[in-house]
Amino acid sequence: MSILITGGAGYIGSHTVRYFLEQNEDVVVIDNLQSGHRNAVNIEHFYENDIRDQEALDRIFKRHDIEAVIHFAANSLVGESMKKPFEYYHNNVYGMMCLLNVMKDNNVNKIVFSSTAATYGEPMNIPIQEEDETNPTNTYGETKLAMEKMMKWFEQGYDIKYVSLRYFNAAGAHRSGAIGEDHNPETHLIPLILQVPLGKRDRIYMFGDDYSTIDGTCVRDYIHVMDLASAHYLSLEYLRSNHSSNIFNLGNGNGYSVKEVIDVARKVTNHTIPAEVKERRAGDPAVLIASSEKAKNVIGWSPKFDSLEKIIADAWNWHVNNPEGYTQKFSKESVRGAST
Ligand SMILES: O=c1ccn([C@@H]2O[C@H](COP(=O)(O)OP(=O)(O)O[C@H]3O[C@H](CO)[C@H](O)[C@H](O)[C@H]3O)[C@@H](O)[C@H]2O)c(=O)[nH]1
Repeated sequence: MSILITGGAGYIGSHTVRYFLEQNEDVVVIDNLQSGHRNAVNIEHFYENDIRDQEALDRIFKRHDIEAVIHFAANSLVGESMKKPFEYYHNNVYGMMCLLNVMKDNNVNKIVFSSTAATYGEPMNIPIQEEDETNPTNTYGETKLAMEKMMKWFEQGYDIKYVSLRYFNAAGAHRSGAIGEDHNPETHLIPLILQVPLGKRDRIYMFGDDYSTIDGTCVRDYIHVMDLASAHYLSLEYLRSNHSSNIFNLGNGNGYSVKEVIDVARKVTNHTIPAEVKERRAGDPAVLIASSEKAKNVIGWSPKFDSLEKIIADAWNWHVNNPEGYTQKFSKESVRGAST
């Protein structure tokens, strides 16, 4: 049987595809290439389709013997989500509705879902635990929370079991340097910092240095993308063993300030990386750190790449080998949709 990975050409999706192939799973990918890259997945069964196209989705389920779904396909930029709530509700919430509906029609009853720390909003406790209050402060987090709740009701009605994985700050790249992070526009801290030694920007701006943290800059919990990938696989194994639906945080449990991240990047790249303080970015909580004890205890997950230096070194390896990301990496390959 096959595992359907939606959004498998995106950053975390493509690393998860790679990990699943390394575990000898049979993988089918659907991605509308809105922000994903066809060249990020080297796979036979790739469909350039949108999950909201239920007829195309149904054809894929009927063509392949789908055992379970790993669901990444979604819009995921916090700032953009505040300006385009319709797009976020349509792609994320309605997209999830279409996916679950086609799963129901095809008797597929397992889904692992890509959720986010943004479901918590401004945290009440650090480290954040799964039982903590969810009170999103942006449209992105609100849509992901709505998707989680939808899965809960679809479980009640149709017995579709789910695992929801709330990631903290994904970073790094596959050790090969063959796949990595390539967003357009790029908004994430680590790839933006690395653009300085790559010669693409002359400095990094630090958004605020007056937070109540060790050095005034925001603290985040950075987690290696391959550790996120392995958690998806363990979650699938968990569902295969007929366990009940569950929600897990995924982070290292260590917080690093923006200044500390820049310092580690200086060490890894051997570049001075000039940094300048700018005003705060709207909606940034001061500190986000995960408690991942539950994922460790219940699915046996343990992050392998928990040093920030290793995470940044792997990201750097990808960027040095592919300074223009996927655009110059390969010549354009042909793509095909489920209608062909
Ligand atoms: O040029 C930059 C870019 C970012 N930052 C700071 O670096 C930290 C990390 O910012 P990122 O944009 O890399 O990540 P976020 O913590 O904002 O967002 C991450 O966590 C969110 C949940 O809170 C969502 O899941 C989102 O998709 C995910 O990237 C923040 O304090 C931000 O203000 C800077 O100082 N300068």
